[in-house]
Amino acid sequence: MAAAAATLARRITRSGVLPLCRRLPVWGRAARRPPGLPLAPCRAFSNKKIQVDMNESSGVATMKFKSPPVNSLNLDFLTEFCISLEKLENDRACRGIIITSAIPKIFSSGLDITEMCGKSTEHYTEFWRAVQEMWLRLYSSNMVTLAVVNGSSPAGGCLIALSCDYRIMADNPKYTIGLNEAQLGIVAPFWFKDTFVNVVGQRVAERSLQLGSLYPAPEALKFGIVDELVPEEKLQEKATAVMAQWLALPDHARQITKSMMRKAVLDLLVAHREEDIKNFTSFVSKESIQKSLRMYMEMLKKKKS
Ligand SMILES: CCCCCCC/C=C/C(=O)SCCNC(=O)CCNC(=O)[C@H](O)C(C)(C)COP(=O)(O)OP(=O)(O)OC[C@H]1O[C@@H](n2cnc3c(N)ncnc32)[C@H](O)[C@@H]1OP(=O)(O)O
Repeated sequence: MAAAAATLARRITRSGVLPLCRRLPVWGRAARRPPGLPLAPCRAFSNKKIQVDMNESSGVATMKFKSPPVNSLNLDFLTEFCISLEKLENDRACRGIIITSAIPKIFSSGLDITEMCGKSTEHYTEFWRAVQEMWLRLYSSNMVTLAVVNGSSPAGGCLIALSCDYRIMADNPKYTIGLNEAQLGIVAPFWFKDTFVNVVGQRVAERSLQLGSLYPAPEALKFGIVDELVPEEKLQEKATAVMAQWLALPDHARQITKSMMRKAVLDLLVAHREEDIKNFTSFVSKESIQKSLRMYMEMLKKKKS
């Protein structure tokens, strides 16, 4: 895993996000199986923190986060995420992925705050590069990406959902979603903001980011953060139906359209990647920011008692 991560990091350092030529539009990749052959069995690969099941007959993979207690996005998680995504992107049988959680009530608690507390500049650099990498790969994916938000999804968790093509959320007002960075005394980076604006528009994004709002599922639907609410027990069925609808179209038209809609935002981070890392490391190293993060972690722990 460490070697794979290092290779990945080296490749990205040299060339930015994966070249578009490697992600050429393909017409109905999963439909290439010769007719009459029996359906291929499901394939699965599982690492420590993410379980991936690939259904070869539908061309849809399901990626399930399983990193207790709250699927926080630490370096190992992010590395696994990128490697899994790369494997699927390179798998010609895979046309779509469903991203969801195996942890009850939590989709993802966002970036692991302990990765941003009391660490070295080298560590912050490595961590932030991995966060960027996760977003670059997911946001630029050629596959249909569907987030099935089956629990709370603050900050980095929300970013994962926002980076997908479509979001279904469990219809439970106890589950919240949003970019709440301001509540932690930190600022969502420009590419979090741009991703958010591309989903909900300038006004909702501006207000939500300034207030660090976390929205219960019904409000998240109202503001367009998610596309649909579905009773929790129907999420799987709905996800299958939505995915089938998206995959009914030829891949190439959808992929070129997606790339056209997202390119400017992706290019901006690729062009300013090192500067963004420097901003992050100097920001997060400030004693005032460290203090805010420590206080936030203490608040989370106190909430329990
Ligand atoms: C220029 C750049 C500036 C920097 C930009 C950085 C952008 C940042 C993006 C982020 O994602 S920051 C992270 C934001 N995340 C949150 O605010 C979520 C905080 N967590 C919660 O609200 C809740 O934990 C929950 C997810 C709603 C779950 O609640 P629940 O009651 O089920 O569990 P808890 O008892 O609260 O948590 C269990 C356990 O997990 C720890 N924990 C929770 N979230 C995180 C996290 N994000 N990172 C690290 N650890 C986390 C929590 O402290 C508990 O630990 P223990 O007490 O059991 O040790």
